[in-house]
Amino acid sequence: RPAPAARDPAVNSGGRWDSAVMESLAVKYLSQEEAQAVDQELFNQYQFNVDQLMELARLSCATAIEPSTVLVICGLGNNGGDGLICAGHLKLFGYQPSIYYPKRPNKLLFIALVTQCQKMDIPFLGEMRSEPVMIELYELVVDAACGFSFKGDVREPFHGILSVLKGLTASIASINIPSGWDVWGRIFAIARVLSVVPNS
Ligand SMILES: NC(=O)C1=CN([C@@H]2O[C@H](COP(=O)(O)OP(=O)(O)OC[C@H]3O[C@@H](n4cnc5c(N)ncnc54)[C@H](OP(=O)(O)O)[C@@H]3O)[C@@H](O)[C@H]2O)[C@H](O)CC1
Repeated sequence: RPAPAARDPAVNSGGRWDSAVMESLAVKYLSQEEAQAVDQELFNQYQFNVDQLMELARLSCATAIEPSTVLVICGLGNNGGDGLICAGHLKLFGYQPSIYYPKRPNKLLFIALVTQCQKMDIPFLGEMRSEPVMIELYELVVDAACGFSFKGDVREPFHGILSVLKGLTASIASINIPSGWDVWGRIFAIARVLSVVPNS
C-alpha cells in the first residue's frame, strides 16, 4: 500500500498530478533475486530480525482481508509462517480462520507460531479439502504455501495442493507471491496478491 502522503498526489506535487507522482504510485513487481536482496537489506542494514518482519507481514495481510470464513494454507518456509501469523490476526479481528499446514518444520519459530494458533483455538485441518468443500465452507483461501524461495518442479504435498487451487473458483489471496508462479510466469489465476516488500 502507498504511504498516506503518497495516496494524495496533491500533497506530493503541490497540487499537480504530474508524471513523477503517478509513476511513484505505480505497482512494481520484484524478481526473485530483488525480493531476496530486499530481505537481506532489511536484515543486515536495517537490523530487522525474521520475527519482526513476519509480524509486519501478518498484520499487513490480515488487514487486507475481510471475509468471515478463511482457510489459510501454509507451506514449510517463511511464507507458511506468514500464513500462521495472518491466521492469528484474522482470529483477533473476529473472523473464523482454519489452517492447513501439511508439513511442519522442526524449527522453534514455527513451533511457537503453531502453539500460538492452537492457543487461539484456530482449527488445524488433518487433510486438504476438495474444491467443492472449500467453496462450501470458505469465502476466501489464503495461499501461504510457496514463497519466493520455491524453485523447480513443486514437490508433494504442495503439487496436489496447487492442483486443487488451480481449479478453485473461490477467491484466493496469496501472500507475497502466488504459489505456482516461478516468479516469471503464472500457472493459475489468483484473486489478489498481498505483499509486504516495499514497492512490490
Ligand atoms: N521481506 C519480506 O518480504 C519478508 C518475507 N517473508 C516471507 O518469506 C518468504 C520467503 O521465505 P523462505 O523460507 O525463504 O521461502 P519459502 O516460503 O518459499 O519456503 C522455502 C521452503 O520451501 C521448500 N521448497 C522449495 N522449493 C520447493 C519445491 N519445488 N517443492 C516443494 N518444496 C520446496 C524448501 O524446502 P527444501 O527442502 O528445498 O529446503 C524451503 O524449505 C517470502 O515469500 C515472504 O512470504 C518473511 O515473512 C519475512 C519478511
